[in-house]
Amino acid sequence: MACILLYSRVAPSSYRHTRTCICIFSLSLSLSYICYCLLFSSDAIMQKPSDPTQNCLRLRSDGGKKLQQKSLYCTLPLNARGTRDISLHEANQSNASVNLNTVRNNTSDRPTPNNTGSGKFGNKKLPNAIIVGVKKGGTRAVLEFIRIHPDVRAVGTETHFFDRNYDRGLDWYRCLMPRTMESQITMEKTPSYFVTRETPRRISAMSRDTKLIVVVRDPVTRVISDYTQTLSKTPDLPSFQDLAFQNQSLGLVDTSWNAIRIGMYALHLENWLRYFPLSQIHFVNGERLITDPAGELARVQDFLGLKRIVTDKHFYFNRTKGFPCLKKPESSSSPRCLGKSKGRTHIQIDHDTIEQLRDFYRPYNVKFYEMVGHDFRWE
Ligand SMILES: Nc1ncnc2c1ncn2[C@@H]1O[C@H](COP(=O)(O)OS(=O)(=O)O)[C@@H](OP(=O)(O)O)[C@H]1O
Repeated sequence: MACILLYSRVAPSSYRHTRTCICIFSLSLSLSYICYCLLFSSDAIMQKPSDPTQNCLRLRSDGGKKLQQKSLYCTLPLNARGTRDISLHEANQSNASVNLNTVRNNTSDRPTPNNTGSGKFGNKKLPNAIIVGVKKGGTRAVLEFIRIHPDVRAVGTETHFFDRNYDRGLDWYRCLMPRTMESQITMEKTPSYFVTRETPRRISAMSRDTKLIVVVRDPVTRVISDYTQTLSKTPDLPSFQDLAFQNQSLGLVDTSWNAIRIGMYALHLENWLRYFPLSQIHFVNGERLITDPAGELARVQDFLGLKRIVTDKHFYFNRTKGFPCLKKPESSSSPRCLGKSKGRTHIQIDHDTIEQLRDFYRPYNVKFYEMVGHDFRWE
């Protein structure tokens, strides 16, 4: 209209008719375009993915080993149509992102032969089995070894869903999982679950059929491993003895130090047995995992109802590392030992301190052996 008025003022009458026609033509073109957008492009504007669980996590663009959550889309509850309300998503965009730790590259939502982003290549499912502990027990080794089984897919990050991220809801949790076919099981590991009071109840609320794996290790070695790890990150940490004892000359152990508390396995197990039968919990022997990984993995596969595919053919002992590693598949040249933070040299602790800790843990160990029906011989 503005165009018509302008020309009616400035142009001679011989031009007016032609120019008016051009203006009307342009105007009708614009109107058609607007109508087209309104009718057909709403999906494109909304960016609604065909699978609402896609793109939850993406690898960092530098190809690094950390996952970052670029989109909080997956944190939104599903609506009745199985999609998420984008306006809510946009409102939440400014909220904090989720920190997830070290992962293997193929745990991302990136397309892989088994995960091309389409339903026919599998679906994201809540985990059937969770490695719930214990910290420094050998949980990473178990996860990395079991996930070479073709019927297992695992999220490599410690999701901390049941202890730190529970408020985000099960849809958020499911989003973190890799796609699996019907025949495959989904796994994750977060070692802090074993000592978190609310976790057994929460996992049982998700599914009472969830299979639980606990990798246990001599609690004295475990606490030294735990301290060695913390010391590597915090060089000005008080001495081990200062943290471990309220009064060392009286042999009073400080049970308020989490590193000590984690090793009181019987206490934590009691809490789990309120929600799960013992038959649903498998205990991996953390010491034997190092000396006989294939033997321990055979038992894990049996427990998970899997064919025994991971066998001693998959392992070799790496003398430099001092630990078993996975043999390289022919297609890959990448090393298959666990990272530097696994298998550290422990700090030296004097003999008397070790004996005091042995005395402290003995009754808890004996109770634990009785509860699980197996003597781990942590002497
Ligand atoms: N194959 C292999 N390679 C390397 N390390 C192995 C392996 N098998 C078991 N372990 C033991 O795993 C210990 C680390 O346990 P976690 O993986 O549970 O630690 S963590 O809680 O996730 O930080 C780690 O503890 P430290 O030796 O104290 O570092 C190892 O003893």
